[in-house]
Parts: sequence; C-alpha cells; structure tokens
Amino acid sequence: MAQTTEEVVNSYECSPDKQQMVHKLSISLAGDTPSRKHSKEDILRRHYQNLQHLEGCAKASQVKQVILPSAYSPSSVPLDDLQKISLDDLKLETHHRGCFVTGMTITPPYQFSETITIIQDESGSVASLILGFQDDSLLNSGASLPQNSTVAIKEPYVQMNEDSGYVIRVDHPSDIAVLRGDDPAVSMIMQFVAEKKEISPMEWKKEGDRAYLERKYSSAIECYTQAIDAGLKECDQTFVNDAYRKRAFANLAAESFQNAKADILSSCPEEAVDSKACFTIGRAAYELREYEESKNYFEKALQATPNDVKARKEYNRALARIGEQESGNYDFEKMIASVSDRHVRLDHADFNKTSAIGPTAYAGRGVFTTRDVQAGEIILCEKAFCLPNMYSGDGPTDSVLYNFNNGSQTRKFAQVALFQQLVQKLYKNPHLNQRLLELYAGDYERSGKEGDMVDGVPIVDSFLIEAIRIKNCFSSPRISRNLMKRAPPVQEKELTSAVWTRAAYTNHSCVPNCGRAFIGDMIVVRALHFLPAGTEVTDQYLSPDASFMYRRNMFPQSWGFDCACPLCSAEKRSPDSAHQKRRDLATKIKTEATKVPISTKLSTTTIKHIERLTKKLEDLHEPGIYATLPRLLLVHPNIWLMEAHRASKNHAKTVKYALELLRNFGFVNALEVEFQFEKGGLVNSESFGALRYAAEAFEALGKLEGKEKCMDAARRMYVVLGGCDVGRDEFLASGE
Ligand SMILES: C[S@@+](CC[C@H](N)C(=O)[O-])C[C@H]1O[C@@H](n2cnc3c(N)ncnc32)[C@H](O)[C@@H]1O
Repeated sequence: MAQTTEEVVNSYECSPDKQQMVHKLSISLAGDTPSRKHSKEDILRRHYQNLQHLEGCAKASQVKQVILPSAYSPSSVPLDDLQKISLDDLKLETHHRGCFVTGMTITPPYQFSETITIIQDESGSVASLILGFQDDSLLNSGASLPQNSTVAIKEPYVQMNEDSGYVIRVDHPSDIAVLRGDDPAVSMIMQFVAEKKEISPMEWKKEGDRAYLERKYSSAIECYTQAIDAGLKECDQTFVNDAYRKRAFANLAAESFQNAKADILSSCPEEAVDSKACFTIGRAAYELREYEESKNYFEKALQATPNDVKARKEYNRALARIGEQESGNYDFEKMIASVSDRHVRLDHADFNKTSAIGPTAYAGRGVFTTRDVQAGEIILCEKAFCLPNMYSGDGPTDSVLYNFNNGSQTRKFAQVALFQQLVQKLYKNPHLNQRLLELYAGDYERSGKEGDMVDGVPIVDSFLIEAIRIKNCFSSPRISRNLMKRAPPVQEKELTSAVWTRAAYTNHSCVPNCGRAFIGDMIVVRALHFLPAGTEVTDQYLSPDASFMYRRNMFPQSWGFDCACPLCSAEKRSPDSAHQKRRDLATKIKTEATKVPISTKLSTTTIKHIERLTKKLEDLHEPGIYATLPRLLLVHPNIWLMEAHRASKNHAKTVKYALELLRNFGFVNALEVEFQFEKGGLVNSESFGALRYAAEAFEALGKLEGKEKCMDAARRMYVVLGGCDVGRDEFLASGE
C-alpha cells in the first residue's frame, strides 16, 4: 500500500529556508501566547513518526543541517535565583529572563541534526524541546536526554513551530540541567525525593562502586558525591577520605582531571599522599599538560615504590614533555610515523619559548619573537586545542551549519564538528574556557560573564564560540609533508579544521615571514629567514596566489581589515583599470591553457601561444610598482609553461619558466639563480615544486651549480613546509 505524504516526511529535518520562514513569522508574533491547538497525542504521534522515519532511512546518506538562530545570551543566573513558571506561561520569541521551567522527558530523543524530545511538566502540559548543541554524552553513554530524564531549563527561549505550536530551544549547554533518566544515581535521588527513602552513605558508596565497574563514570561521581556529603555528617574521616579517593579515580576515568587532582588532595593532607595517590595526581597533571607538576608527583611515587614500572614509564614521559617544552626539540620522525587515519592526536608538549603574544599598533594583538630566530628555526610548536579527526576533500560533505546571524553556510563536516566540539570542550573543562575565550571574535558582543561558574558549570555562549571559530580556525592536512609531493593521492590532500590557541594570534601579511606545517594535531611554525628579537610574526590567511582584487575584497569581508602589507600597499598604487586588464588576461590564459592538458603531445604552436599571452601579461605589470614584488597573476601561466616544457623535455625552457615562477612568487633574483628568502619570496608547495623542476632540468643540462643552488633552497623550504627535515634527502631524490 502506498504511504501517505504525512508518513514519509520527516518534519524535524525541514529545510533551513523553511525554518527561516517560520522563524520570521515567529518573530512577528513575539510576546504572544503560542497556539495550543496541538494535542499531546498529536505531538507525540508526530515525534514517533519522525523517529520511525529516521530509523527507516540510512543516516549516512542524509545531510545534517545544524542551525544557529539569532544570537542570544546564555543565562548567567543561578537556578535558585530564578522563578519557576509553567510550560503554559511561555510566550513566543521571548527569552524568559528571571524564570525557569522544569519537566520530564516522556519520549526517547530524536537525534540527528539536532536533539529533539518532548517534555511534560507537573500540570501535564507538554512541549517540544530542541537542543541546538551536540551533547556528546551521546558518544559515551547512549542517548542524549534519555526518556524519563528531569530537565530544568533556565531563562527558556521559545519559538513558533508548525508541528507542536511552539518549541523550547536551548542553544547553550549551560542553560539546561539534566538528571538523566538512565542514571542509577538519579533513580536513587528520585527515590529519596519522591519516597523519602533514606539512603545511607555506605549505600551511596556501594552504588558508586557498581557504577564505576559498569564504566558509568558520571553516575559513579554522583554517588560518591552523595556518599561524601552524607558521610561528612554521619561517618568518620576514614570513610570520607576513601570516598574522595574513589571519586578521584572516577574523575580520572571521566577525564575530569582537575577534579581528580582536587579529590586526591581532599582525601589526605599533601604531605601524606601515598604512592598510588601520587600516581593519580601525576596522571591528572600530565593530562592537564602541567608536566613539571606531573614529573614531581611521579618522582614522589617512585621514592615510595622505586620498582613501580608504570610510575617509571609515566615519569619518563613527563620528562620527555618537559624536554620538548624547554628546547623545542621533538622526535619528528616518531611523530610523523605515528600519524594515521585513525590516529591524529599526538602526545607532545607545546614549545612557546621563542614567541610571545603582545600588542600591535594596527591589528590588536600579535605574535612576536622573544629572541633572535634563525632562518628555518621553530618559532612555536603547539598541539591543537581542538581538532576533529574528520578530513575531507574539496567537495561539500554531509553536514552544514547555517548561521542565521550572518547568513553564512559552513559546508564541511570538520568545521561543523569543530564548532560542536568546542562548545562541549568548554562546557566540560571550566579551566580551558579562558584560553579559547580570549581569542578574537570580530564584532560579537560579549556579556563578560562567559566562562564564569554558575550552578557548577561554566557559562557557555555557543554563538561566541562560533564567532571565535570563524576568525581563528586553520585548515590542516594529516601530514603537511605529503602535500609537497608532485601528485599527492586524494586522501593525503584531505583537510580538517582546527584551532591552535597560540598560533591563532598570528596576524596576516601577503609577504609573511613564517611558514606553518602540520603533523597530526601539532602545528609547527618556522621562520622563513632571520628574525631579530621583537619581530612580529606574520603568516598568510589566503592562498598564496590570491590576486590583489580578490584579496582586497576578502580581507574586509572575512576578517574585517584592509591589508597594508608591502605588497598590498604597492599594488594599491596601480589603478583598478590596470588590475582589471591583468585579471581579464590571466582569466583568458587560464581558459586557453585548461583546454589543453599537459602532455608530451603538446604542439609547439600551443605552447608558443601561451608564452606570447604570458609575456603580454608580464608587460602589463608596471615596473615602477612590481620591480621587487611578487606578480601573483603570472603564477599560473608560469606553472603551465614550466610543466609543458618539462613534458616536452625542453630543459632550458623548463629552467626558464621555473625561475620565472619563483621570480613571480617574489624571489626577485631568481633569474640569477639566487633565492633570498628575506626579500619576501613566498614559500609554498608551488615554489618548492619549481625549485625541484629547475634542479632536475639544470642537471639534465649539465649545469650542476644551478642544480645545487636550487636544491639548497628546496632543502630550506622542505623544513618549513613539512615542519621538519625528516626524510628530506630521500624525498628530494625521489620523483614523488
Ligand atoms: C586570528 S586573529 C589574529 C589575532 C588578532 N589580531 C587578535 O588581536 O586577537 C585575526 C584578526 O586579526 C586582525 N588582523 C590580522 N591581520 C591583520 C592585518 N594585516 N591588518 C589588520 N588587522 C589584522 C583582524 O581583525 C583579523 O580578523
């Protein structure tokens, strides 16, 4: 039997256009009491239909559409200071400041683009509830917001909804408190509250042990907390200390490292910590990247039990991290070897000694060298604050983030996941809030309360986090070195998106003085040439071949500034008509060149034609402006000509165009086979490739001096582009 339309449409996954339409309508009704024409049965029926629909279709083939509605501030008021209202009191498009609602989830959650469930309050009224953020308890313990959970929603925000009349929308995780219906600790609390059933501290502790063994760590933590609270009144100190210690282990397992440390210290005075306690604090401190402290505790553990193999191993690990922190010496070979599709998060310390964040005169804060840095030396090496292991190629992926505040669409799953993971990370790690929240967020208006602790959790503003993500994230491959290959396999070209909180302070210049490389989730920033102490470190925000007109549009649009670097300042002096003429000709060359793929069969006439057009384009660059600057519009024609001549085995011409290409990337003495990085030459995989082609052709011509000079420059570039010199000679000798 054919299904009716109502049966097959999943109303929870309607298009963003439709959602925006409903949103507009909803705004026009702001302050009105929402329509209550939908009965509880209707709302439940629709919910179960959508659940069924979701189950019936392959999730993998569906696009996740994550919506960020108009920004609003998270609640910053403790629950105790808010007044309870009922679901029936809620008004449309209103942030019910000063109030909260509670309810119980009466359905299993729908979890795809967003988490949606139905709640019922004490009076029997029901409402749909949407969590706009991703709750990753989903990853650890089944459903987010399972049935029979009790929720308290602070200062709820209500939108109109076609299915249920209205929905309560929660975008900030700190706006909702959840007592999970599938949590044994919660069931005990409920029994205690509802049935006035007395639970002894011993029972709480036993229940905590059970939850711990079942790996339900948050439940175990709750049970031990109850045991401690009750034990402080009813039991002796030994009992309480033991509960603290057990909670410490549960916190360690739940990756709540600060709490693990604090619990151990509460379980006994600092001078009395035994070897197991030292080990636990050492582990927690290590995970918090406090390596000196970690080493000290493992040292203490070893003093008590010198033959403890585990403690010795951890001690050596902490020592290795301290070494990295102090010297900037990393075992890059091991790092590269450890990166795989599954494993991109490396266990290494940051090296920050050569750089500091400081004020600039033109761009807020920036990164500065703290001492003289030699060409190729590390300026900073840093582990990502957050990096989703989700790499993809050029095309769109199966997640889209629609930001209704600026109309932007983010079509890469890594970017969507980065936003969601940042929100979760800050919510779960109060001590990390400041590090991310201090980053630039464009003109997003902060309340100043973000990150403050209220009701035991930090105030998390999802909209602020997205504003920070947009301005500060980098795209990164698994291993940058692979991108230097002439034809990397598709998978090696895939990128993810991540935030490095120190490197993020680097301002832009179209003629940068540093280069960045990635090895898993580590970023390695190196100097392109000698940088005296106090030099501002700059890198490139856009692709190195971006033309002046493109850059002039993109900087204000994406980052809110006009670039005043030496290249932009000089190019500004050329009239728009000249830029346009050059751009038109560059487009024409590109069109003609892409018509004929590079091969050994290319006709001389075709090559000559492109050569003539390229010469014409070169002549359109005013010598008074471009004499010592990159001429980026010539880059692509030069690449084509270099490759065309290489395919035809015309070595002299290959050298000519490879050197022309380097000249146009700003190596102004390239035609004399001199590569002075300090004069603004742009270091990237194309200029690296040109050096390799030139070296190869020089060799074929028997010009070994030329070859050596090119190889020298390529060796230097390899270190900056790959992050290290591991495998350099083999790579350069290979045809890769
Ligand atoms: C990733 S942040 C860099 C750190 C930032 N300057 C800060 O104070 O946090 C990017 C922002 O820095 C500023 N910026 C970066 N490069 C700039 C430049 N060349 N000129 C002016 N502003 C720049 C812009 O506001 C840009 O949106």
